[in-house]
Amino acid sequence: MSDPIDRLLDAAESGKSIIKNRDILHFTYIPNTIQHRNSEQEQVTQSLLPILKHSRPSNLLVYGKPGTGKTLVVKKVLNKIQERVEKSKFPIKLIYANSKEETTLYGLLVSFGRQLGMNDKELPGTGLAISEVFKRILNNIDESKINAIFVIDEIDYLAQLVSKTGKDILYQLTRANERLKQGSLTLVGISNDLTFKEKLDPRVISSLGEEEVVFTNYNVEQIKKILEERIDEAFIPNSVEDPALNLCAALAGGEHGDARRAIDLIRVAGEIAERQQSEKVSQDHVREASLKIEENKEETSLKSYPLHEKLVILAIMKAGGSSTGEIYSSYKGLCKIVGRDELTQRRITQMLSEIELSGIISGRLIHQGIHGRTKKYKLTISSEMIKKTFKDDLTLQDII
Ligand SMILES: Nc1ncnc2c1ncn2[C@@H]1O[C@H](COP(=O)(O)OP(=O)(O)OP(=O)(O)O)[C@@H](O)[C@H]1O
Repeated sequence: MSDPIDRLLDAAESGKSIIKNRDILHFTYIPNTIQHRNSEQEQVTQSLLPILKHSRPSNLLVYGKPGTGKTLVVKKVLNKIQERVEKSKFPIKLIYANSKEETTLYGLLVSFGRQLGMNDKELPGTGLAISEVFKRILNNIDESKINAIFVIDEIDYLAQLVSKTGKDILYQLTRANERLKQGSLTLVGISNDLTFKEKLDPRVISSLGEEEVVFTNYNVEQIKKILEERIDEAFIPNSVEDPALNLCAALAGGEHGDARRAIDLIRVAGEIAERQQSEKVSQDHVREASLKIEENKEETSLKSYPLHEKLVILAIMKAGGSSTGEIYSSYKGLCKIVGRDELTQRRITQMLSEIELSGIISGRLIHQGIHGRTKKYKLTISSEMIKKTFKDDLTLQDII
């Protein structure tokens, strides 16, 4: 029997790799041509054009479902503007941050500040009031007479952060120009949530959405074309079978035409095929990839819950029934075993609705005649998945 490590290393060395350039399958890769998005590229460029003529562009809001090419188009337009302004003396700063990657509003503003070139002394990483952080950023723009474009990707998360901390920051950001004597600040917000606007303060809507570009969904045929081009660049020739390509496009195009999901699928399928030392990516590899991606998503979301949410999920798994009352008594039992104080039934009822939003559990209202109504919950994922994910959690080990 050959050594398992050597076998894998030999295979890697013998060059049996079907993916020739992995970076091309990464979501940050900017392809040379952006297909099916000419009109959107034109609209975003038009909207930001004034900066090349030394005046302030209007704030812009870009909408569309996940994976419809919003970030790609905005980044490409910014890159092209950047290339041109590097040759001119007009001071422009194009700044990008993703709200989802910053857990606090403070963090997001500091990320902008750092990209403007502000150091830790000018803008400390913690400790100031939000209004002070904002003031310092504006002072920096003012003093250096910069014309800045702040791109806030996944701005819906920022809106959530704002609503949690109760700060009026979105409004202030959109009206920043009124406080600037020199230089300017333009906001470009990117949102996955089409109902995002409805959740905003009307004052913010009117200034943030001065211009809007909507990205429509890709259809299966368009996703297929995007995939074909990416496969040509990333894989060695003829290593992806046609049915595999079609299945990727169908799976990703089926819901709302998510190009990111299509590219993820082909990347993971390619990795699975390589691991099995296959010379081609087949439909089966794509199916396996789809299951793996789904499982990873469930696992990440289960792991991210705080302790009491995890206890509630285990309580549903173990409860002799599924009404809120039954789940609560099962939860109380688990709290006792792990030696934690239980939360109130009211809080657990609220928590159940929150967990339901993530899709891990589903609830159904049951009418019980004169006894009123109760909500029954069940898991939408397998008990095995929960046990596998929680088994490394020291507090939970005894109750799984
Ligand atoms: N028209 C296209 N041509 C080539 N690749 C594309 C196209 N549209 C999207 N992609 C690719 O699909 C992936 C997702 O695109 P992008 O990140 O721009 O989507 P998004 O709409 O910003 O989604 P999200 O809101 O989830 O970030 C990226 O890898 C991107 O390169």
